[in-house]
Amino acid sequence: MKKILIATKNEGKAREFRAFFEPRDFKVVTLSELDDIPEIIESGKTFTENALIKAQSLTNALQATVVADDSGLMVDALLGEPGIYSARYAGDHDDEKNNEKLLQKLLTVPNGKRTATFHTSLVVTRVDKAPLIVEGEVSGEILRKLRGRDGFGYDPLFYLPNLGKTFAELTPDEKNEISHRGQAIKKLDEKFDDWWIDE
Ligand SMILES: O=c1nc[nH]c2c1ncn2[C@H]1C[C@H](O)[C@@H](COP(=O)(O)OP(=O)(O)OP(=O)(O)O)O1
Ligand SMILES: [Mg+2]
Repeated sequence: MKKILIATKNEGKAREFRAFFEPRDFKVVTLSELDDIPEIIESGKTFTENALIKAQSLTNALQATVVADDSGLMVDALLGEPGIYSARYAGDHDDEKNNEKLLQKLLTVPNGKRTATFHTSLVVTRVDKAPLIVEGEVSGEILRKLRGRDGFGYDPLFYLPNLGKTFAELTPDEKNEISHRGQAIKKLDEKFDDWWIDE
């Protein structure tokens, strides 16, 4: 059976990737299941650079096929912040504090000017092969308080006017259907088999 390592410690992301790879007969492993993985420093200047760092460093260390996701929220009124710093926005990786900081920063920004975009860069790496890179984005608005219980990260603040719901009010399938990660995964779906067999 083919095996793929998802280079993430984020369980929310890992769930979304399992749903893609497991039906394709991949055994999926995530970083939480491995010991002695060196800390990966996300030192890139773009989502894609960071995803490349995460994936390639693990392919090099373990000779494994690896998929990495670097993603984040770009808020127009904050000139694209927190962007690649989304996970570390309020210091450490704490969703609750990140959401609080975002609400604070947007306190004086009126409804109608609270537009934002989620971005994902996905990179798949394998030894002796050029990486496969895909991206996905989705637009929405930032609410004034949290709404919904599902999802992770900024999901309870990310509102889709067309649906009248936040990401945290959608089922996993509904979220995957429209989300930045879901869109990137769809592109991966289109390109993956050719990339995999192409020597
Ligand atoms: O669908 C999403 N719904 C809500 N929030 C999201 C989503 N996608 C990314 N985000 C937020 C979470 C985190 O604050 C940052 C990603 O940071 P990012 O470094 O890519 O991921 P991470 O540190 O959580 O896990 P890891 O690097 O181990 O994959 O954007
Ligand atoms: Mg990270």
